[in-house]
Amino acid sequence: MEIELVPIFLALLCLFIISWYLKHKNQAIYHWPLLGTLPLLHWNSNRLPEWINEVFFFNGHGSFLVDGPVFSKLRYLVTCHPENIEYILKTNYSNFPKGPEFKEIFDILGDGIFNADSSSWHTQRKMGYSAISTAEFRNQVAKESRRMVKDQLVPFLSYVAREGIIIDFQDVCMRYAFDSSTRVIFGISEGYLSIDLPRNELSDAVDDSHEVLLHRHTMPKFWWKILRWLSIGKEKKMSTAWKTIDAIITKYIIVRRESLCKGIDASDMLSMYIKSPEELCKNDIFLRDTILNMFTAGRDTIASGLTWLLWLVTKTPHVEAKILEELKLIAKKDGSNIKFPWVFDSDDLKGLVYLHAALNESLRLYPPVPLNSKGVLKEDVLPDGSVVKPGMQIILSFYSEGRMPWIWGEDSLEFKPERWIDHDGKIAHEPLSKFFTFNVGPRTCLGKGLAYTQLKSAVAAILFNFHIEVMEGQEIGLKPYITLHMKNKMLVKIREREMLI
Ligand code: HEM
Repeated sequence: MEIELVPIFLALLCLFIISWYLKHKNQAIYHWPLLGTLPLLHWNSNRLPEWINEVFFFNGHGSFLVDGPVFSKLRYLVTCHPENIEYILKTNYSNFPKGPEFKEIFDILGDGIFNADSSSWHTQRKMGYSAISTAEFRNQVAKESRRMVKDQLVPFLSYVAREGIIIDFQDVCMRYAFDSSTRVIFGISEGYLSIDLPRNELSDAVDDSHEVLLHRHTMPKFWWKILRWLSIGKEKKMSTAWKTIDAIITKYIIVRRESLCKGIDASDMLSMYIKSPEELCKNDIFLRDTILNMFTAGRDTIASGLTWLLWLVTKTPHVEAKILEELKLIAKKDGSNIKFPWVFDSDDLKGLVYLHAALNESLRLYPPVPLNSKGVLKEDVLPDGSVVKPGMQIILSFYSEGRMPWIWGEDSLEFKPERWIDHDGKIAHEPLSKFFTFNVGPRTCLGKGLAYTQLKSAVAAILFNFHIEVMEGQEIGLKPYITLHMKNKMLVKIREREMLI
């Protein structure tokens, strides 16, 4: 009798699961009995920004809950509501620290600024701001950006154009961003953007570590911690990458210290920190964490910003034409004869409204940091009525915030730089108030100015000197990664612009 009950029970269970699934399958988000939304989170772990975006489009609200199995403590509020984001990042930011969860996941960044809260963050923010805002450092960035474009980017693209080679432009942008960042942050040129497309140990190690960081977000904490403790699976990749990164950064610190000791002055960020009278800067672990945080902050964001902008511009010829018109005006401003290759001074690019608008528009649709996460100190009610409690994580989706029609209008998915320009031909104020790509509030991106300089220098030189043809039939999706990159290659053919030669 007992034996006959088992198949009946299993049949009923199957029936229950099937009917439960059929009832919910058309909902964008549903909570499984006992498992919560973990199955959904797991199935979509390779496409988090897109999945989150689909849920927002489907349910029409600015926030939703994600929870794991009862025992897992996994509980997220996901939001793209601009008032919530402003409240969390600015109005009541002290209630929403990065929190220990963030630091646990991003352990490779040590005690650097990204992982820091309260007094440690305060000290680092002040020091970072002091270094980045000096005229010495800003001049260095302008000089290095020009040099990078003139000596590496333009010669590389000229070679590709001459040889008629089809290349992956995302890879070119990655290489440009890597070399620009190592020049500005470490004062070292790695030659990663060169004709033979070399591999680079540091670049590979940072890529590997990011892949593991993303993976950690999609499973209960205890699970990835066991894998880390055993150093198996993806966590083995992390420990290898970590060792490589440490070895290379230690070498950079030694090289910089030695050359400064010999009286060879330099204005890269590492040198600025080493030269600082602050006691902390004598500590190599502090320097390692600080410099790795800055490098991580700059490399992938610049590569992402550049790739998406160029892709959008090449798909939208009237935008490309307007950018070229604007660039031609400054190239001709001294009555000079325009000849190939033409490299702009970054100071000249600062005042260009249309280029700036196109850049903002691209950063709105494809924010290099698509998701940001915050902890909760005290129970609070967000402006849209969502209740958040200690122990929860809040995920801010900048990716969705930049795409919702109820925030940006019915044309929210169109690439329209014009929406950033007001009646007087200046950058409009209104869109800026809902533009969170660089964060807002006390933790606004410290490298924003640097990012605009590096991006504009590269975009101006690329578009002015070369015509880019994107190969037909490519599937442009998002890569599962911490920053926003294309899933596949961006294959293009390049030729020098005839009209300018
Ligand atoms: C298009 C390029 C960039 C974008 C979209 C961007 C975006 C962001 C965002 C969203 C944050 C907040 C991250 C968080 O709270 O976890 C941030 C913080 C930061 N960014 Fe950027 N960033 C860019 C480029 C750079 C560059 C080139 C640097 C310079 C090295 C830089 C340095 C920093 C630093 C130091 C912070 C931490 C600020 C703090 O916590 O007080 N960023 N950035």
